[in-house]
Amino acid sequence: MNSELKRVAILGGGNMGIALAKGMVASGKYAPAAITLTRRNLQALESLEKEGYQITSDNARAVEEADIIILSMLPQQLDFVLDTVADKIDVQRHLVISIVTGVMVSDIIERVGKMGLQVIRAMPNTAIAIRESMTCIAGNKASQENLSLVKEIFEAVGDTVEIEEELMTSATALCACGIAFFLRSIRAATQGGTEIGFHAADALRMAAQTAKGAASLLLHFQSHPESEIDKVTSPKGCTIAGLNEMEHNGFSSALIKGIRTSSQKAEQLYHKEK
Ligand SMILES: NC(=O)C1=CN([C@@H]2O[C@H](COP(=O)(O)OP(=O)(O)OC[C@H]3O[C@@H](n4cnc5c(N)ncnc54)[C@H](OP(=O)(O)O)[C@@H]3O)[C@@H](O)[C@H]2O)C=CC1
Ligand SMILES: O=C(O)[C@@H]1CCC=N1
Repeated sequence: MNSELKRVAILGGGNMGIALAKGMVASGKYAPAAITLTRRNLQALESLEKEGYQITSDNARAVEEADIIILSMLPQQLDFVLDTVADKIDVQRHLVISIVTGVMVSDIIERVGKMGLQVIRAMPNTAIAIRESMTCIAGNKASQENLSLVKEIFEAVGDTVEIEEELMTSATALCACGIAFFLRSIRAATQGGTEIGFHAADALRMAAQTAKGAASLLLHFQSHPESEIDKVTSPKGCTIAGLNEMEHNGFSSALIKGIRTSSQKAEQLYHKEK
């Protein structure tokens, strides 16, 4: 079946669910009417209903009417929803995509009690809202056809990479949490820019475009950050002076430790804090 003909139920229409729905429609491969979003507080989805999306609080009905089920609620909200929809899941028809942090494919299959159910994990980031996500995909036991379908969905909203499921929490820290880490570094640069003379709004625009330029250099030339850094750092110059000051204060170390901490936390979100 073409992706265009599949009906999608996004269970958990929050930040990510809404951004994903909008990204899928923006890709031109899905019509709003083919996508149902669910949540308890339906008022928060009313603007989407006006745009033609289906909305409901009835997860079971949404599943019954869909071919693809996307799980996008918080880890601690997952079991309740799975218990509500388990009876409606048809192993032959349904493909389940989970973006829920820290939840294994096997956790979902066991909870709904449907051996053979096709479940694929995807870890996008909030840049799906502008179709610039880095989405990591894992579905070792899924069919090639379903993996291709999931890749197609997320390629429409950014770049994708297929990884082993055991690396999914690492992918969460690096790519999903990573959005916040890079944003915080841009905000810090803005604060520095304001201290040395720019109005905050100007400093923010200048810092954001500079960050975009730095990332684009790496993606465009497929080069290593240090080789691009070498081009900036003139001997005895001001860049190396500032960079070394940052390193003396633990710049790289702080990022590395933060990413490690996020990864450890992601691992525990479902299994230890339920
Ligand atoms: N935010 C991010 O950057 C990323 C998040 N993720 C993961 O994606 C998932 C969603 O994150 P995010 O969108 O930020 O979280 P949100 O809290 O914004 O969204 C979760 C949604 O689930 C809904 N929900 C809760 N219980 C139910 C229920 N019983 N039935 C239907 N809907 C329900 C909530 O709405 P209501 O309370 O109205 O029911 C809420 O809108 C999480 O597992 C997160 O770890 C993955 C990648 C990136
Ligand atoms: O902070 C969180 O738990 C979620 C998962 C990745 C991004 N946000």
